[in-house]
Amino acid sequence: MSDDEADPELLALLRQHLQGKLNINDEPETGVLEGAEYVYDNSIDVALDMRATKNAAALIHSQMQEKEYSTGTWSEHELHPKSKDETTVAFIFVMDLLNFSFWSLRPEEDRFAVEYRDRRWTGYWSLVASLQRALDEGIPILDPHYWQDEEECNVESLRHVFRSCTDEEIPLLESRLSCLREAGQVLYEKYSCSVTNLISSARGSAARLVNTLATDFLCFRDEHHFDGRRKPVRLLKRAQIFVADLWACFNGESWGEFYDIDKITMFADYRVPQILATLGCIGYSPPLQALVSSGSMIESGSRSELQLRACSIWCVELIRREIKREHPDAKVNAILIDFFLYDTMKQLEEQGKETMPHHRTRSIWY
Ligand SMILES: Nc1nc2c(c(CN[C@H]3C=C[C@H](O)[C@@H]3O)cn2[C@@H]2O[C@H](COP(=O)(O)O)[C@@H](O)[C@H]2O)c(=O)[nH]1
Repeated sequence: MSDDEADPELLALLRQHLQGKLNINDEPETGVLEGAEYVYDNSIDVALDMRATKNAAALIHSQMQEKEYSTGTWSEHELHPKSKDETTVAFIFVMDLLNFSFWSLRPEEDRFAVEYRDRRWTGYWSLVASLQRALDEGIPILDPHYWQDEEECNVESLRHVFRSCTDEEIPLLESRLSCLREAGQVLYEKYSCSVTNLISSARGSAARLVNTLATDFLCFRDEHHFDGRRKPVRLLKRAQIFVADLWACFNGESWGEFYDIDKITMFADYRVPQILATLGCIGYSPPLQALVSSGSMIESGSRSELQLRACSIWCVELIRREIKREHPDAKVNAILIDFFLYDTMKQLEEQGKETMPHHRTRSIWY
């Protein structure tokens, strides 16, 4: 081939790159945002209100500024671990391994609750309180060897770890045991029982760590088929919140240092969609609104549930873009917006100011 004839293979690669189909620099992507936009574009039961989303962006930005919302806010929560070391890394891993489905059908006074440090904790905080209480009692709840030891770690011992001060036990207790067993097995087989080895394998990339969690651990593989699309839609809520909690706890340093942390999206749970709907940013079709308002169960992986979760991710992305458009120097990403929205929803709940219920799906994904 003469010098002036281009190599056909190189031309093909160049063409792919120009079409944005070739990730030349081999940087990992989670695909969550792409999937969320796809579902949004194909949603009929959930819609975004762009005016309300724009207004919410201004409100969220000003309140986050006022409250000086930053990674440091994470450690200010009374129950979150404070030491910046490997024990805290292990704590965050087991916390986000089990960070799902605390909602109850019972009245507030009868719902699953944990008494710890002279307070009654419910929801997500009941999980954190249970883990702290177990550590106080010398139970090695952070140790992958313990999770695999069927003599020591079983339904009965886990029921003790998550014992309630009411007669309702923690939802999905057996599923939580299965998550611990699987995680213990994978950490033993691939990471010498060390969560820090797992984190180091991502070489500083948040996206790569999320993808590794989804590949190596079935219980983190929060992806679902939508409308027969060949590729599953990846929501990866607990994989993403694990990376986000590390980043926030360690203030973006040490075990929380990720050069692509802004690739992490909102975490598709049942609280942030609730506040987005309360703000009017997302709206439901009459049939879906009827299901949510009546507290009916919405099946995990159903078309309605996926629309609700994915449109919430897309909505927070639009809120993020709007804030960055109006305030280019704002230190804001989807994680901090999400944390702020979750905490705000919890404050509304505590003040008895919930104007619409969250949706009810029982699953290990969130
Ligand atoms: N999207 C999103 N979902 C979150 C959280 C958190 C707590 N994160 C703490 C860390 C930093 C923040 O400042 C928070 O203080 C829990 N969840 C999810 O909510 C549900 C629990 O609800 P409830 O039963 O009412 O407590 C359940 O699916 C749980 O997985 C969050 O931040 N974002």
